[in-house]
Amino acid sequence: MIALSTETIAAIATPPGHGAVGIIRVSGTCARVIVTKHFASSRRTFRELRPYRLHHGHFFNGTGQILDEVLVAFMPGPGSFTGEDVVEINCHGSPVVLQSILETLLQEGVHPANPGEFTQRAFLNGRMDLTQAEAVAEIISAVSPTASLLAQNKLSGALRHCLQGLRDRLEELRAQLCLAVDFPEEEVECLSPELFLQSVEDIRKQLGILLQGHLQSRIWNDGALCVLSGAVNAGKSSLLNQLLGRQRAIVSPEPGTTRDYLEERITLHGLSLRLVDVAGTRKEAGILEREGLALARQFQDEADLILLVVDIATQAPLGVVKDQNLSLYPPSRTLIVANKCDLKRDPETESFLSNQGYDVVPVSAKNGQGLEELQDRIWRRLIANSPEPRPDALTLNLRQSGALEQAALELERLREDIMQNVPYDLLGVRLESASVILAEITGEITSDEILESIFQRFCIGK
Ligand SMILES: Nc1nc2c(c(=O)[nH]1)N(C=O)[C@@H](CNc1ccc(C(=O)N[C@@H](CCC(=O)O)C(=O)O)cc1)CN2
Ligand SMILES: Nc1nc2c(ncn2[C@@H]2O[C@H](COP(=O)(O)OP(=O)(O)OP(=O)(O)O)[C@@H](O)[C@H]2O)c(=O)[nH]1
Ligand SMILES: [Mg+2]
Repeated sequence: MIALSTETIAAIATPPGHGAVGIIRVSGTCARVIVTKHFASSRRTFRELRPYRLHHGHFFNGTGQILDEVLVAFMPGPGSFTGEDVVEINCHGSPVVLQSILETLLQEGVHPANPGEFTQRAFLNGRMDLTQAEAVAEIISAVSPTASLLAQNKLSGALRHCLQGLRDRLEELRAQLCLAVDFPEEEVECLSPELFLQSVEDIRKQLGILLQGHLQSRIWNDGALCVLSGAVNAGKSSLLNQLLGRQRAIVSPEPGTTRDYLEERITLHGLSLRLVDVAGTRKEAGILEREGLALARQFQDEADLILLVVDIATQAPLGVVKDQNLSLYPPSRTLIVANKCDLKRDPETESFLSNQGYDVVPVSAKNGQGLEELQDRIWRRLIANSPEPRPDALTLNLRQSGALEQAALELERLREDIMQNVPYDLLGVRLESASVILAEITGEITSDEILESIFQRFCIGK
């Protein structure tokens, strides 16, 4: 079992590289004593690090050499982020300085923190539940302002609160079941089967609403996947460059230029997009190209939106059908980019594609014509099924949604059991199992595997 370690830990909390300021975070019972030992305040009246004050001075190493001018803050446990005594050293944002301060602390017996260990301690010390700990990581990795707001809502404990409410209701039902088992003659009084069924259904509905919201908010949390597909030379890489506003991909008149895939992010009206440019399709593809095309297919299968780039200037309608197996591009997930419209617009091909049920947008990836309309159309298509969630919406990560699906399934089975008059004590087992799943999401019940898989994904210093 992952137990709370009593060692004092330290890590650089700011990202690698050169910055204005860098922070070293120290947490544990010895944090104050050890930092104080290497800190020389610029105030003659300084006696000790006082809580929630910034102390100005110098940090020196074991041989008395000054490493940097610093600001030091002391946040005593149990009110601090980790729940332990925390000291933060603000130095100049130089990797060399940061490293030398950290090494001085390690020489004093402080342990280097594992990824996520500060937040893990916050969880183990009861400062936050697991959904809040995960929210910390979600704020850091947020790809859009919306994603950040949703994670802030989770950090405030909104999801924990909701899940605890549902779990309380499950436990209440379980208590009533136990009563009915122990005092069967009073069954009617303590639990009517109709009401019981209704309550179970109600909780299941709540889980369904959470899961539905999760599907809708996914692209706002993770970004939407858009793949640039189409025949060789259609202008996919040119379009990637246009959408990025810089020359990222090699463009050439030679068919088969892109072989591997390229992935870049852009933001459209606050929505983050993962744009993937892939190898173009053609009949006579060699081994290498076929590898690239297999990758392309994988992206296409996962894509929220496929941008099927068609060279409208040279591909006649029949050419499009011949070159593209259109059944691989479901109209519901495909937007056709009628490219090279600077050379020629081909109304026949455009109307042919429209008649196949496709949305067609004419653009020139070369001179940018139609780009704004395309961006707009991409955005509208993506949010059609995923409207922007309100900031107070409850969203789930993969772990949470996977677990909620299990809980919902358990309640679905429970409903079937009730309909089939399965004995009460067996119903109780299903209720308990659903309740345990909810407790695992919040971390009221947890295992090493769950904790490890969550915290090892954190960055060092968090
Ligand atoms: N420098 C720094 N910035 C940071 C953090 C940090 O740890 N260090 N945080 C972490 O990642 C976040 C803030 N989280 C924190 C949560 C609680 C406390 C804390 O000491 N809470 C006391 C407040 C007491 C008081 O205001 O007097 C408490 O709740 O009792 C500090 C930071 C974001 N910014
Ligand atoms: N006139 C014109 N030429 C274009 C346009 N878009 C792309 N091209 C040209 O078409 C050729 C192929 O462009 P790419 O962007 O490399 O095409 P691709 O689809 O990535 O090609 P592959 O990587 O080989 O599959 C280049 O010579 C581009 O300059 C356009 O809108 N108008
Ligand atoms: Mg290309």
